[in-house]
Amino acid sequence: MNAKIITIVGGGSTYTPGVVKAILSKKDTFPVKEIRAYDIDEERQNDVAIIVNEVVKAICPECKFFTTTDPKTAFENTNFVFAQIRVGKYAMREQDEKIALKHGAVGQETCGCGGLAYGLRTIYPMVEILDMVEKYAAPNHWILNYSNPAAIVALALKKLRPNARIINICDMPVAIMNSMADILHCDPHDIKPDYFGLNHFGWFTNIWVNGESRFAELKQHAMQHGYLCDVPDEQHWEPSWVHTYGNVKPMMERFPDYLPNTYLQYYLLSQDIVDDSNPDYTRANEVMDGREKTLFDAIKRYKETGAYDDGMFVVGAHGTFIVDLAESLCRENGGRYLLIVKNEGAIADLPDDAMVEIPCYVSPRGIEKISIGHIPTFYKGMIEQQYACEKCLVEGAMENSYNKVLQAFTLNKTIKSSTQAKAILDEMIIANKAYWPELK
Ligand SMILES: NC(=O)c1ccc[n+]([C@@H]2O[C@H](COP(=O)([O-])OP(=O)(O)OC[C@H]3O[C@@H](n4cnc5c(N)ncnc54)[C@H](O)[C@@H]3O)[C@@H](O)[C@H]2O)c1
Ligand SMILES: O=P(O)(O)OC[C@H]1O[C@H](O[C@H]2[C@H](O)[C@@H](O)[C@@H](O)O[C@@H]2CO)[C@H](O)[C@@H](O)[C@@H]1O
Ligand SMILES: [Mn+2]
Repeated sequence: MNAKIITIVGGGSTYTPGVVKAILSKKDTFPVKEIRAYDIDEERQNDVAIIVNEVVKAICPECKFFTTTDPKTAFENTNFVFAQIRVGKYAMREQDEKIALKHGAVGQETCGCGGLAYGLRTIYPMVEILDMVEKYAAPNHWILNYSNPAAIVALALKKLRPNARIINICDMPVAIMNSMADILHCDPHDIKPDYFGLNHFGWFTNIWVNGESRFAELKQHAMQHGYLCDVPDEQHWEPSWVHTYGNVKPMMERFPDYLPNTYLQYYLLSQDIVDDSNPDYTRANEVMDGREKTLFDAIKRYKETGAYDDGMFVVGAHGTFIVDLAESLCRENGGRYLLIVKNEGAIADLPDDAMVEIPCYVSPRGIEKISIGHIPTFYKGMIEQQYACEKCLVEGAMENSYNKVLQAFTLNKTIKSSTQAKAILDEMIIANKAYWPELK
């Protein structure tokens, strides 16, 4: 395989050092000659690059690495774009979470009204990125997109740029499968999931380990402990993640057919989530005081002392997944991944244009979806409601329609009535003045 060029969009992301480490750790099977970081915040990106430079030096000094804010320099002849932008940064995530909570609704990064607000901020910046990539990148490039809210981003981009070479992805199912491997005492690479849904809105319908179903065992564990287990988890030890993994237990007690994605807690346990939230200190605050602070404190220390501690970021499911996927797009290795793709009949009875999260085989020929067939009424009903909500939001953004966006807020399962939806929307319009399309 020829050595590749990768451009990371959102170079200033807290995930960038981990992603670069993941890329370079696979240099024997997925050689990369150049990594470029592109961001609109030059200062933040250059700070993060201080740590990235150390990662490159330590693992693969022959790989060229540089930062840029110039699209041509970033994308010219690039083979892969790894996108991970956060439009409005953590300050706006905090607003999304706190405005919803203030009105008694779930306040979350990608779910509920917070996720819809984040969607309205992200759709058009992502369209701009797609256009720049189309203009400059290598003809057979791939954009692998993590930028959230991935469900809404995927749906909007499929409508606005249907031919873009983009694959939208999420690391949550991978992280859950890592926990499943811990629970079953097996290697995560040996796990094959059956799964359906939308992004952050899906269910595992079977788990195969080396060809044997271990689903019953896992369901029994989840019924008692959720996805928590005795093996220490380097990424999900914070109290909010422990709470999230524990919330799988009540979901399983009530709906024991399938194993839920953890994000379903926001829809199936909405009121409990609101009751358990602190409206003055949300997950955005935890991340700013945790992952972001740890990284930027380390950068500050490096500037003062020249010393750097490689243990302050983790590669985890996030870094591993995106690089594994890129490798499978270049080299036939039987890669099978959960991807967010156009339904086109894969889940029977759901609209063709829904962007669903399902298992797919990936190779240099592209993506082959695995057909799911019919799904039971309860799950179909939940998905249809969420899809309608996301579709109204995308149409609202495309048509600058207040009414459509209000419909989206009202349709969201975390919302009790159109009165609550309108109060949240009107406050979010003010908070997002600098970011949202104008709604009339
Ligand atoms: N899909 C998934 O499963 C998954 C997993 C983890 C993170 N994420 C997403 O990855 C993104 C990054 O997360 P983070 O916590 O590291 O955020 P972060 O705020 O640390 O970094 C985001 C970076 O994006 C930059 N940015 C914003 N708009 C941009 C634009 N138009 N062009 C280029 N750069 C831009 C910002 O300046 C910032 O440096 C978020 O969208 C997050 O939700 C997704
Ligand atoms: O609240 P955050 O910003 O820590 O995480 C939100 C993301 O959570 C899921 O992803 C990862 C996350 O990237 C990683 O840092 C760690 O916490 O594990 C999570 C599960 O693997 C989710 O898939 C993303 O969409 C969220 O942005
Ligand atoms: Mn995700």
